[in-house]
Amino acid sequence: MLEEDMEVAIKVVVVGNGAVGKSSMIQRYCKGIFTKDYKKTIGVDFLERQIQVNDEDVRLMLWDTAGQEEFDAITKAYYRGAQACVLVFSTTDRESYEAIGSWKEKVEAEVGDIPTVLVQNKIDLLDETVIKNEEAEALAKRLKLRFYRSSVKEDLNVNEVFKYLAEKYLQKLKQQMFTQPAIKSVSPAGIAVKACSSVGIQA
Ligand SMILES: Nc1nc2c(ncn2[C@@H]2O[C@H](COP(=O)(O)OP(=O)(O)OP(=O)(O)O)[C@@H](O)[C@H]2O)c(=O)[nH]1
Repeated sequence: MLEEDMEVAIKVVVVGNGAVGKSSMIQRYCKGIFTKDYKKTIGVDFLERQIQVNDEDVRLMLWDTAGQEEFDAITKAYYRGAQACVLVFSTTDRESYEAIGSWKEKVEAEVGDIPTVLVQNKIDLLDETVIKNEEAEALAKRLKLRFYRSSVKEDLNVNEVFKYLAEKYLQKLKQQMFTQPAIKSVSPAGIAVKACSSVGIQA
């Protein structure tokens, strides 16, 4: 257990090429909706959702970053302070699969090694797939990442992705608190949310 009255806030960045379904995934998770329209994300956007993980209240702040390279300079700044990451590619877009390694590097360059998952979205379009199952699994293995196949459209595996990340992060936090007890007193209420500190705890 973490200390009573302590809320854990986790900044999660969702990254990947344009149109793979990042905004849709965040909307589905935080608002429970799905729309067919594609509206390119300009820069970044963010939504949040509160969940319970092993009896702890966890607030997930999901940062939706633009997939288009033209926004790289803006989005990079928002990776800072991220405590978890979702790398997304689409079942129907080979380039988005091939770009995963470089997205991972971009995030790592800003925040180092954080709990990360690999997600193959649009699994409802499996008939039109351009990526073999073995290829996707090999990528996850090579990058040493937990791998999920999701359909935001059909609400398949979206909750699982974020639950896994929250659990991973809590595990890491508890280990840190055990080895560095001073961490408990860091970050007054609000700061973790507004400035997204790398500690992510609010007293
Ligand atoms: N069939 C299907 N379509 C999806 C799914 N998820 C998203 N889409 C559609 O894919 C398109 C792009 O989705 P977005 O969520 O806007 O993609 P994005 O990754 O945020 O794109 P950028 O903002 O450009 O980075 C939209 O038309 C969505 O409706 C899915 O699971 N299945």
